[in-house]
Amino acid sequence: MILETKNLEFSYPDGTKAVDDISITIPQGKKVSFVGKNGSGKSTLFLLLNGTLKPKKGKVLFGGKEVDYSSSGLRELRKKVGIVFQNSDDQLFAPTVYQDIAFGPLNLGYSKEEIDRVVNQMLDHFGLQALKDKPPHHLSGGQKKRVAIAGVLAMDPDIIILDEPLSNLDPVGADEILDILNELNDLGKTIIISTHDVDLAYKWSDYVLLLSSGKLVNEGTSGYVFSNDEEVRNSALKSPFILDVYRELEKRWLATGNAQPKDIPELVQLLHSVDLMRVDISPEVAVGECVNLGVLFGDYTKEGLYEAVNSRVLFKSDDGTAVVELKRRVLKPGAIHVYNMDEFDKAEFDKIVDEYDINFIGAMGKKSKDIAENNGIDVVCNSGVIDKSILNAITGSRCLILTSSGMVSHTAKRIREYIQNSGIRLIFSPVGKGALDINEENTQDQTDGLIEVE
Ligand SMILES: Nc1ncnc2c1ncn2[C@@H]1O[C@H](COP(=O)(O)OP(=O)(O)OP(=O)(O)O)[C@@H](O)[C@H]1O
Repeated sequence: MILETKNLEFSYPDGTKAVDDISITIPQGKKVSFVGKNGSGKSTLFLLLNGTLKPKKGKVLFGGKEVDYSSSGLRELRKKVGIVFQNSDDQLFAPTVYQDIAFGPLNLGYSKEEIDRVVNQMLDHFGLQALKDKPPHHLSGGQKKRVAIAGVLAMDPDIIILDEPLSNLDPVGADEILDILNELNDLGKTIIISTHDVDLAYKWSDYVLLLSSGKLVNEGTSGYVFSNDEEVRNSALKSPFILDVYRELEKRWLATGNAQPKDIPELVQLLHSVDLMRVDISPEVAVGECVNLGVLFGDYTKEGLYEAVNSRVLFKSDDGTAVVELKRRVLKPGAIHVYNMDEFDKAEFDKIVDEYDINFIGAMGKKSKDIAENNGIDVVCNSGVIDKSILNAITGSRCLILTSSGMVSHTAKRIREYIQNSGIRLIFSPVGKGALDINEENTQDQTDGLIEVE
């Protein structure tokens, strides 16, 4: 059943306007929090919602029908909308716990057997059996709160309103009450609480209504309401602690942006590890901008070749250097293959280009270039072929060097030396029928004419 208000207004006899033109719809089956500083009108609104107070203007509707303020109408409303007061002493008055819980069902006209069954069910459920004959005013705060909730629940309401349910409870007692509220919500009850504990409201609620000076300031999911920092502060509240911590991390690019973590595990999920490096930087690049650092060598390549792209400048120093956060784009190791044109075979050549996924071809020497040209081979590099192949391979290209005669072994030697000296992970393999000569000359290690040097 849905609880609504339309342009609700209430002033106390001394003229204090405690509720000012409030129109709301309480979402059914949800965990709802009214949040606002002391005196913002939460308690007054709750008393209006269960018919304890009668509005001066506007109306309260339950199940789409305007509340009937006759005694039978109010009895019907209070059976469906139970209220647990902030101060349990205002609620508990019977001589024993048992009688207190029995009060509601008795008023609703239940039979003696039915009352006994319901009260015992509540005593069991709330762990109160051992206290059933005690006077409520001899109980601890947490125990009183459980008795008060049990008394309301004994009438099996659809909606349970609790005014500041956790105030004055120790952390364990507060957790016990929260567990009860969550359990009741799981059973389908709509739970409405009031609180100025923004951390609780943010984490616990499905829906939040923000009140200030008797007016509704904002409403929506807790993430939505608390994302408006200014509004929350204007209502004399502070933003949830976890959201403050997250925002500080986000400002420093230590957490993924624009999220609303509710608890520590959610916050931890949003953290990203940083990989920082100090680099020389041009004076025009500002903090927060991104630079591309290209392919990184040296110690960094030990983890595999990668290119540092879109590296954000986090901090600039007066000496012209900056700390940047590396964003690694891992490159798959490039390859250099050498083809001996002395033994050129068009069919074999085409197969190699296809099989090794070649995307860069360079030709060395007149003979290689002529054969390539006569066979329609798309040569992209005619000079400085070894260096260009190395540069292409270290950024992930698969290169094929066409060479012949004495240049074959020279080429292989240069590339092997480069790979060994740099420590950069590259695949090097002479390919084709002529590959055997290169292998015999340079290494004992032969595997089907293919050597991988890493
Ligand atoms: N019986 C009363 N007579 C006159 N004014 C009252 C009465 N009860 C409450 N008020 C006033 O109505 C306004 C709203 O009070 P209310 O108790 O509804 O706020 P609240 O948000 O529940 O506060 P808190 O968080 O302190 O419980 C306050 O200005 C308060 O002083």
